[in-house]
Amino acid sequence: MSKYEGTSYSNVGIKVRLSRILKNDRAVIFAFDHGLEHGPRDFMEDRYMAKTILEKVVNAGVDAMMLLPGMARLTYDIWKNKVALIIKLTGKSDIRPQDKHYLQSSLGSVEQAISLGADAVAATVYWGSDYEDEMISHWYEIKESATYYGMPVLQLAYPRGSAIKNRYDPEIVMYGARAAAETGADLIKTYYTGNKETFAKVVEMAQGLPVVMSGGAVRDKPIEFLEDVYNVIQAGGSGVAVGRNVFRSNNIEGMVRAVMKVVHENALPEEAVKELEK
Ligand SMILES: O=P(O)(O)OC[C@H]1O[C@](O)(COP(=O)(O)O)[C@@H](O)[C@@H]1O
Repeated sequence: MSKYEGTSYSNVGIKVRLSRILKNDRAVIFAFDHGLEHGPRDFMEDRYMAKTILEKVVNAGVDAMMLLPGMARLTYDIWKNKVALIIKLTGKSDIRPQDKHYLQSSLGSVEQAISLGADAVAATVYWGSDYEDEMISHWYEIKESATYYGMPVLQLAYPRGSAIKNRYDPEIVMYGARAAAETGADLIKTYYTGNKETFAKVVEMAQGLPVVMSGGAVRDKPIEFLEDVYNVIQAGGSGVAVGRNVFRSNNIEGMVRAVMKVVHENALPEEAVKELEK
């Protein structure tokens, strides 16, 4: 039997672990790999310490968080036994030579994620990139290994490359979501397409797999972000994987509570935004 044939229990493991992230097919995931992806520029002066941010996000009751292995190691006392843990196994810095910005490098293994107590692993594929082939090969390795251990895999399906003029074009985002489904993702994270009509097509293209919106740049007003999350839910999406719109907020806990109300209670944005006034 090959190492990757998996055991007869693998599918159970995948379902059990997914149920720790998705509640009634909905999830609010705090995406927090920015320390590598963007570096210090993402953090305001009083928020350099990751634990400061994670404490607030965990206290506000987020469903899951996505961390890199090293950050999970440094902060487990904050999140252990409180939120589901997704370990991202790929990454890149923002200071590498421009010609390699369309490559997510491998920076960990499924076994390491298991050692950290992960409920899922994550990997980015920049669909359309000059380095797509390398990321597909790495995705295959992660997927095979994760399946063996009964571990679900979140694919950050980010169309991105020198040939892609607009990564947020609905057709392009649809392509990324479909590619994620075709390559075995259990959970898909991709860009918001600007309205619920086009995002509904992304969800459909994902073949019924759960799709969460990648938060994206900080909106001018909190309610604008909540409106986007609301539209994603109306479009059949499963929620959001958000970083900057939470950890750069004037009220981190209030923003998490507001997003949770939209995702899990179908609250209207104008209702949910009141959480930031408390
Ligand atoms: O699109 P960019 O600039 O590469 O940002 C990637 C970042 O976006 C995310 O996918 C989602 O985080 P945000 O909500 O801050 O956009 C992060 O996991 C990742 O670090």
